[in-house]
Amino acid sequence: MALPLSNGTAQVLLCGEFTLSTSTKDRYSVRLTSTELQVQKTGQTRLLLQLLDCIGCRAFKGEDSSDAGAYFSAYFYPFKKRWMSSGAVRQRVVQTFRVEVSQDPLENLKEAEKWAQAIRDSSIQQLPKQEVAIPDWDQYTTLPCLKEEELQQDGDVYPSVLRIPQINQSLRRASTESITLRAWPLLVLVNPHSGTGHAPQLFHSHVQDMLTEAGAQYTLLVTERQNHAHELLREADLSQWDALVILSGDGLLFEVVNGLMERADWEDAVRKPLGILPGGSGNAVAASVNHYSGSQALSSEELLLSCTFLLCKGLVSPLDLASVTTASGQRHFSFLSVAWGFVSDVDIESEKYRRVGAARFTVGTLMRLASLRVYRGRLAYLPAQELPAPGLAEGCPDLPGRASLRCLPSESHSAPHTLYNSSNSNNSGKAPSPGVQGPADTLLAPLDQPVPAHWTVVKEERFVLVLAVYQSHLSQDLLAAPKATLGDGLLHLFYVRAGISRAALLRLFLAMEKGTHLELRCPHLSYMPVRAFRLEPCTPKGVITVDGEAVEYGPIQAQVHRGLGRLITG
Ligand SMILES: Nc1ncnc2c1ncn2[C@@H]1O[C@H](COP(=O)(O)OP(=O)(O)OP(=O)(O)O)[C@@H](O)[C@H]1O
Repeated sequence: MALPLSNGTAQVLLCGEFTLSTSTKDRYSVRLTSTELQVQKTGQTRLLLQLLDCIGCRAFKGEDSSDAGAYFSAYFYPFKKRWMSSGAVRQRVVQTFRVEVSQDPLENLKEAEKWAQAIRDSSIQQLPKQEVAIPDWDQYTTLPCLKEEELQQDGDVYPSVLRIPQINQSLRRASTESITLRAWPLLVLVNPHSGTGHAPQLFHSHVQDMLTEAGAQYTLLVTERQNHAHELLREADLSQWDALVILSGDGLLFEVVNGLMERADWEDAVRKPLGILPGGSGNAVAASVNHYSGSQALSSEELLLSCTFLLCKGLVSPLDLASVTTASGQRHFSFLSVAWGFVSDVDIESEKYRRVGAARFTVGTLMRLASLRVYRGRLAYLPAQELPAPGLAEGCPDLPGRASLRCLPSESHSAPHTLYNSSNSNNSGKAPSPGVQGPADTLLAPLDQPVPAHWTVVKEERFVLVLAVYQSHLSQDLLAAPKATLGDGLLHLFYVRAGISRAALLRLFLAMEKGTHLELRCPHLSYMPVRAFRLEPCTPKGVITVDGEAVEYGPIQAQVHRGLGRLITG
C-alpha cells in the first residue's frame, strides 16, 4: 500500500496506533516520516519530533511477564529555551510507546523492533548537510602590520582606518553515505586528573546513558598516569573500535594524537575518528566542535551534553594537524595551538589553580597582567595566500566531505580482543620502539638554516605573545579564531607587539570572549592566516606550549597538514 505524503514533501514511512508506556487508556496516532516523528492524541495538537534531534531508538519487552505488549523508546535532544535565562540548549525528550497488534508477545516485539529500526535508520539519514569551508582569498584580508609611527606607545589610541579580517566562505557539499546501521564500538578514555578531577563522575552521570541510547558499545578506560593513553594508543589494536573518545581537556587528546602518530601504521591510525567530550579546564576543541555545529557558546554540563549529542550523531569531519618541530628534532602533532609568551605563561602558571576549573585562566590572566613581560625573538611565516589551498594529506582521499561514522560499512570486529595489537609485537615480545613518523614537512627548511626566501619575516622582535591557533576556540571562553573551520588548512597566527598597555591587552582578552578582538583595531595586534611559521625566542627562559602542553623551549617551527586526522563533529 502506498503511504501518503505527510506535508507535501516528507514521505510517511510508518503509521500506527499505540498507547503510551505510562497509560494504556489513551491511544495515540503515530506517524514516522523521513524527517520527523508525529504523535497525536485524538482531538489534540500534533507533537512533532525532528529526527535530526534523535540519537537512537530501542525496542523491548515489558517487565511484567503477563504483559503481551512490547515497547519502543525513541531518544530526542531538541533545543529548548533555558529555564530562567536566555538562549536554548538541548534537553532530553524520551517517547515510549506500547505496541499491541496481536495477542502474541513475539509479534508485538517484532512490530516494536520494526519501528525502532525505522526510527534509527531515518535519524541517521537526518544528518546536518555536509559543508566544508574553502577560503576565498579575494575576500580574505589580514590585519596588517603597522608602521612604527602608527603605533602609540600606550597602545590605547588606534588608527581610524584598519582593514579587519573577513572571510567569505564558499561552501562545498558532499553527500552523506547511507548504509545499514550497526552497533558501534568505542574506546572511551577518561582522565581523572583533568579539570577539577570529576571526569569519571561526569562519564557516569551524563555520558554513558546517551551512548547506550545511541546503541554504542564502549570500552571505558580511566587513565592511571600521564602518558598512559599515549603509550596505549601507540600499540593498541585499533581495529576493535570505530572511534576513540576522549573525556578530558585537550591534553589527553594531545597524548592520543601523538600516540597514534608514533605507530608504524600512523597513516591509517590517525584516520581513526576521534571524539572529544569536555572534562578539562580549557576544553578548546570541545568548545570549537560545539561552535562549528552552530550552537551558542556553552560551558560545563551544557557543553558536555551538546558534545555528547554530536558524538552520538557520529558525523566525521577532517581535522588539520600541524607538525611542530623543536630544536632537538622532536616532532609533535598538534590540533589546536602553539603559544609563546603571555598565553603559554598563563596556561602553565595557572596549573596550581586547577581546582577552580576554567576560572583558573582568569586568575592566571590577571596575575600575569599585573607583571606583564616582554619576550624577544624572531618570527617568520608563510602566508596562506602564497599557496593554493593545500590538498588533503596523503592517506585521506575521501575528505574534505564529512561522513557519518554510524553509516560506514562494517569492519570485522573479531573477538576476543586485547588492548594491544599482537601484530605489532616482534618475536622478542618487546613493544616496538616509538619513532618520529608522519608526512614530510615540505614547506619547512631545517631549523638550523634560514627560512625560505619567499617567507615573510616579522620586523618586530619584541612581543607580548605569539599564538598560532587552528580551531575556533582557545578555551571554552575564548573565541580566538572565529573564522576558523575544520579542515580549512590554515594556522591562524596572532602576535601582540611590546608596548601594548595592560588595559589594552585586557580589552583584547575580554573581546575574545565574544570573538570580537580583531574589531577593536588594536595596533599592537597582528593577525594573518598562514601555512607554516618559525619562532626563534631570544629571551633565554620561557615557556612554549603546544596544545596547552609545555614543550622544549627554543626555536620551533610548524606546518599544517590539512585533513590528516578526523574528528567527530556536528
Ligand atoms: N591519570 C592521569 N594522572 C595524571 N595526569 C594525567 C592522567 N591522564 C592524563 N594526564 C595528563 O593530565 C594533564 C591534564 O589533562 P588535560 O589537558 O586533558 O586536562 P586540563 O589541563 O584540565 O584541560 P585543558 O587542557 O583543556 O585545559 C595532561 O598533561 C595529561 O597528559
